[in-house]
Amino acid sequence: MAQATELLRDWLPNQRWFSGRSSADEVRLVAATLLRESDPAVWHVLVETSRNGQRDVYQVPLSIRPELVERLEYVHVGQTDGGHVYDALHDKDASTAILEHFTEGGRDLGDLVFRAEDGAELPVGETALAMPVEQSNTSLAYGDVALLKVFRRIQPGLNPDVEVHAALTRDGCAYVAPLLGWIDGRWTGSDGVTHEASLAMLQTYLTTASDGWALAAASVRDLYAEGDLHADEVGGDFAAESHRLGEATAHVHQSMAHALPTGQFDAADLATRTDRLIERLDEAVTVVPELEPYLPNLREQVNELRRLEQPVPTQRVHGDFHLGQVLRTAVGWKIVDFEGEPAKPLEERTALDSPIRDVAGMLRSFDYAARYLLITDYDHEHPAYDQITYRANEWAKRNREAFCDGYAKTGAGDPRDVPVLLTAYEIDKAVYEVVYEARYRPAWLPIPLAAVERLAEATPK
Ligand SMILES: Nc1ncnc2c1ncn2[C@@H]1O[C@H](COP(=O)(O)OP(=O)(O)O)[C@@H](O)[C@H]1O
Ligand SMILES: O=P(O)(O)O[C@H]1O[C@H](CO)[C@@H](O[C@H]2O[C@H](CO)[C@@H](O)[C@H](O)[C@H]2O)[C@H](O)[C@H]1O
Repeated sequence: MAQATELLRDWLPNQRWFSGRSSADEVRLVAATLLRESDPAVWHVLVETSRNGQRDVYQVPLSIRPELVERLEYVHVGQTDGGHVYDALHDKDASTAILEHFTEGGRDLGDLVFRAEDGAELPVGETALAMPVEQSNTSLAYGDVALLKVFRRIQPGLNPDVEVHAALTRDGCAYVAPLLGWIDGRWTGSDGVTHEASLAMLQTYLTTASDGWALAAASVRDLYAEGDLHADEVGGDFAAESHRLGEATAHVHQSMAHALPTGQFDAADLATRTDRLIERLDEAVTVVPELEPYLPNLREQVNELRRLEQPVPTQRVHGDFHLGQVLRTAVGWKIVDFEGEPAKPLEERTALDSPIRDVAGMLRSFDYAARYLLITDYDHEHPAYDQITYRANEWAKRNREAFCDGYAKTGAGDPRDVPVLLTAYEIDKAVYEVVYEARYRPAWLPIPLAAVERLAEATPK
């Protein structure tokens, strides 16, 4: 394994999920467990990287074969005396070596423990292919039966995705993919401290799933193509789906409140929360100075939270809720990825919050879906630009309202009844998006910037 670890120093920085931009200064093996001896040999490996004093732990299962396999060249890590080393998560023949340890009652391999949910039907013998979209994690689809989400950068502790899926599955929530199992790991870092963490989550594969962003985008494209018709007149009208999505979201929130801790923000908590929101606004301006003119008004609106007289119920929330996190299946909407914003520390991602945070996230997403084609497919010179902008506003408003109507219909409360909170969280999300787009997708920056401008114009309530 020593030679393979050496190879990882050059290989890791080229992976989408590696948070370092340049190569790691040091890569140190902190755990290695043999999952299978041959055909191919499969090792479960955890490495600690260090870069500019920052230490991170990554999960890199490796397969080792005597030969160079052409179809695996794109995941070839390099050659050692023991053979050619590959990223095992992309090696179909290695995928069974992971799944076979999810036996009923679980399996303890020392530093690696496979756990199966009681009564879970495990897809024994299936091989898996990695899902094409690989961002912060790598997901393996075992047939159309189970999905293994392998977390790449490991933070010590119980992963919120595993925690929330376990709680909602046991609560009988019909709006998530049921949990089938998970993997826990243990390692001792260079600091000499032994850590434990969730490493992967096995859940039911949702067949017939289409993601909400793609569906909403198709609806908007249809509307733009029919320049003269209103959002409620075109065939691709999305409002009924948005309504159902609002209902599904409220049911998930209710189940989270039932199965996980709850609390409330009193006046003192609201003051602390407001301070944090204002701090985030101030930090954002240092990254994107275009926010500066809107700051006084945004601050004034966020400060209204301090004057909120009613206590605010809190609970666990999704934390990174947008149309890309919801899947429409033949039997309704399902919500995925309860990890929260991956860049935030674990304690912030699992902190109790108002469910209105998620509602605000989805409302922002409707705004994105309505306008992104104006960025990608039309320019200001396009003869239909003004007309389409008008239609985009209509679409966003119609779907945002439908979502809130669906949410309120379940009895979970109407998010529009707490406008001060909803606006504060929408401001927070839009400002976060401004920073996100400035960093990763500058061409899309006008979408959240326009939202900030609109939010800043709104009169504080
Ligand atoms: N249970 C599931 N069944 C089928 N597809 C899923 C399931 N869960 C997630 N997906 C798909 O995998 C993608 C990535 O999943 P997600 O949990 O969001 O991982 P990541 O945090 O790496 O983005 C989702 O956008 C969705 O399209
Ligand atoms: O990668 P994550 O899903 O954790 O979320 C990050 O990336 C998202 C972009 O993919 C970003 O979402 C923003 O763009 C979406 C359209 O691509 C839009 O639907 C969202 O409303 C908007 O916030 C998300 O903010 C970021 O955390």
